[in-house]
Amino acid sequence: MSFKVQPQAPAVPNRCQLFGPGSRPAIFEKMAASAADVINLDLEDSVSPSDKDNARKNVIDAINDIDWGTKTLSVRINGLDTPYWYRDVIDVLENAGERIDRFMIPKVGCAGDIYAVDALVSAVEAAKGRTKKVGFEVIIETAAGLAHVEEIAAASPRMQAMSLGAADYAASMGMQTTGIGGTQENYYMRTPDGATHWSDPWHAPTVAIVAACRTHGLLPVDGPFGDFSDDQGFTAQARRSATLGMVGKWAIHPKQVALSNEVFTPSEAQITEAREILAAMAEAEASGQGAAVYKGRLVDLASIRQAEVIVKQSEMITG
Ligand SMILES: CC(C)(COP(=O)(O)OP(=O)(O)OC[C@H]1O[C@@H](n2cnc3c(N)ncnc32)[C@H](O)[C@@H]1OP(=O)(O)O)[C@@H](O)C(=O)NCCC(=O)NCCSC(=O)C[C@H](O)C(=O)O
Ligand SMILES: [Mg+2]
Repeated sequence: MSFKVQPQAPAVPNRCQLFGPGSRPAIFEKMAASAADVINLDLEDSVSPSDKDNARKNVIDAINDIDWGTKTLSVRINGLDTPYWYRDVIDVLENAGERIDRFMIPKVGCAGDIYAVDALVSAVEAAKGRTKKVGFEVIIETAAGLAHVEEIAAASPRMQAMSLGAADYAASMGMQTTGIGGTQENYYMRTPDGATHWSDPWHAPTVAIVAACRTHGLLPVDGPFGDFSDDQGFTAQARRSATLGMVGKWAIHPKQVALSNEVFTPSEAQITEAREILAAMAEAEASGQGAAVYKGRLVDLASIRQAEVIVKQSEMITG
């Protein structure tokens, strides 16, 4: 371990982030009643330019009037290359109560983007005497975002989470696909015996995001899976993300919430195995050993840290 100890990510459940357009207030109560840990009210790409002002008003009313329970409540503002974002920040912070937990900043390209939003948010919070500091979550969904992912993760103490936005990422990288997440039909290997083996085009940004987040104590989150008729595809993508260290995934339709919660909640079998490994290592350590055999395989001090990840995840979710 480095002399610099790895910081802990915020200890809040983040297994599923359910999105809804700010221009569609009829679904807000349904979002509040869902099993998602995080709600993202969107002012950005699911809202047409002519509807931006109305959507902002809807979102402010929803923050003030709806009972969001214990959910993390986040508002996705517009990108910094638009004329909308500053008004998103100012109107929400001047008119919505303290229930809002986070702003989500899309298409972040460098630490300076976070600095700019932080400066504006800090000024409005001070002017309005707001006592709760709003946190930030960002979307890595451009070539620049990926190139600067680590400086973005370190950009502000407000930073809490980082998501991969597969659609804009694909567009920015010039990827030859219109799919949003999941298997892409032309991204495959041919094995020597002529079989086709699909690879994961989202692997590289996923690992980069997880590394940046773990280095700076943020929550790494997998973004949208566009084909909401494909439950198995969603689950496969979510399992790959969970295996690589992400803590949750977006839902762009309510039917994806249960799928995401299931993948990102450690199963009984995983928890039992983790506890058994901890017990085996406690026994080994008591007899002066640093390694042991568990079900025919090596476990050592690193296995304790791996098992603790699963036990802590489950304890955080069950409270
Ligand atoms: C995708 C949708 C437009 C589908 O809406 P709809 O046609 O109404 O779906 P259904 O008829 O199947 O709805 C069934 C019931 O569920 C309710 N509903 C629908 N959507 C939601 C929701 N988001 N939250 C809660 N409840 C919802 C319907 O009202 C129906 O209820 P009932 O009649 O009582 O049975 C729609 O789901 C939608 O708008 N989704 C969110 C889109 C969004 O926010 N997109 C932005 C995030 S993704 C993105 O931006 C890309 C990213 O940045 C990147 O670059 O990768
Ligand atoms: Mg996007």
